[in-house]
Amino acid sequence: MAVISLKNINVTFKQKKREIIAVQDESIEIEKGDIYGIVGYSGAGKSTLVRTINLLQRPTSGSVIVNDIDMLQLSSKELRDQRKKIGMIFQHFNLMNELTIFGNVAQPLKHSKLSKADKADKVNKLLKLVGLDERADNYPNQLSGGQKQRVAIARALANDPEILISDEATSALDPRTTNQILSLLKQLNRELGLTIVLITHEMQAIKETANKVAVMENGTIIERGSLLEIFTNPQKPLTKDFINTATNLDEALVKVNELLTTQPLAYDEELIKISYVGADTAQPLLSTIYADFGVTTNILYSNMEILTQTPVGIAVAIFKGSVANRNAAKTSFSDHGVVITELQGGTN
Ligand SMILES: Nc1ncnc2c1ncn2[C@@H]1O[C@H](COP(=O)(O)OP(=O)(O)OP(=O)(O)O)[C@@H](O)[C@H]1O
Repeated sequence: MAVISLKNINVTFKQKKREIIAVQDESIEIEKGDIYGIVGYSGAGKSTLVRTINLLQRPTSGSVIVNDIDMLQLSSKELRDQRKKIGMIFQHFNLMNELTIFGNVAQPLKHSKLSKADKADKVNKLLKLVGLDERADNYPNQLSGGQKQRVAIARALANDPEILISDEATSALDPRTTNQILSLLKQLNRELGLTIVLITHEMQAIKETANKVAVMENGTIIERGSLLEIFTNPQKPLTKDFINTATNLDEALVKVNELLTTQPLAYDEELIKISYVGADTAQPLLSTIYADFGVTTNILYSNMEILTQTPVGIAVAIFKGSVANRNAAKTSFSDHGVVITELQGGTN
């Protein structure tokens, strides 16, 4: 069931005589329990699109349905109540420096009907959930960036939201802290059934957490699908760029190209990219490629990772042999579901 359904959303900003189209006729459906990653470069329209979910940004046109409620039809009081079910975290944490950690997490409960003791109990449970129960009396400036984001997450969960929007929440953090925060988000998704919308310019963050991905450019979603589909079969150049960065393939290709300038391919060699799904897909084929087709291989780069419980591999190799033999080997790989891309050479 879709918990978030945005249909034909347009958002236009008027600036003096200029009109900026931030989101153009875009629709997206997010199911309960999804961790839906939205990736794109700065200015692509990610924040604007996602901020229409809780109407922090009102769309110029289109419909916003959250939990079967038409958000655009609500009174201001009804909207305030619905917004409580949608938590948000941001790149710069947005904590109140004059309040303690406890005070920050208690902030959204200010007008709640809970008794003082129940509020305290709730805040303490949330701090425990994010691993900061011993820092309740500290102030934000006594915490690291990762700890501050944990406080922001606890605060975002104070009203028991069903949806959490994460807008570049790990962009200001180092890689290790980023992974810790992403693990916490995955844990919350698993344990609380929280639906998470994750906006980022880093495909790496999406790779670690999301089950679905949308790629945005110039106010529209140019490609979308399951994490596995997007990683194994990206269609658009921008998506390929993001994937190559997230799998370190772009760095590897720079090194491979450097190598090939000093040791150019021979007339009977070609550089091949091999992409496959499943741990035992490519290895058996590579191990018998010489016996089966008289083609030798030299693997220059290889990477395998587990995406949503599925092994996904990429390798870059030089295939050496006659044209007919190489073609027969490549056809056999393709027949076994391995995607072969010819990168260089292979004319003879
Ligand atoms: N309040 C606003 N007034 C005018 N223009 C805006 C406003 N908010 C966003 N924009 C413009 O809309 C476009 C999309 O911005 P948006 O912030 O949604 O992109 P983004 O993909 O989230 O990028 P970033 O990660 O840098 O925020 C940009 O051209 C931006 O300048």
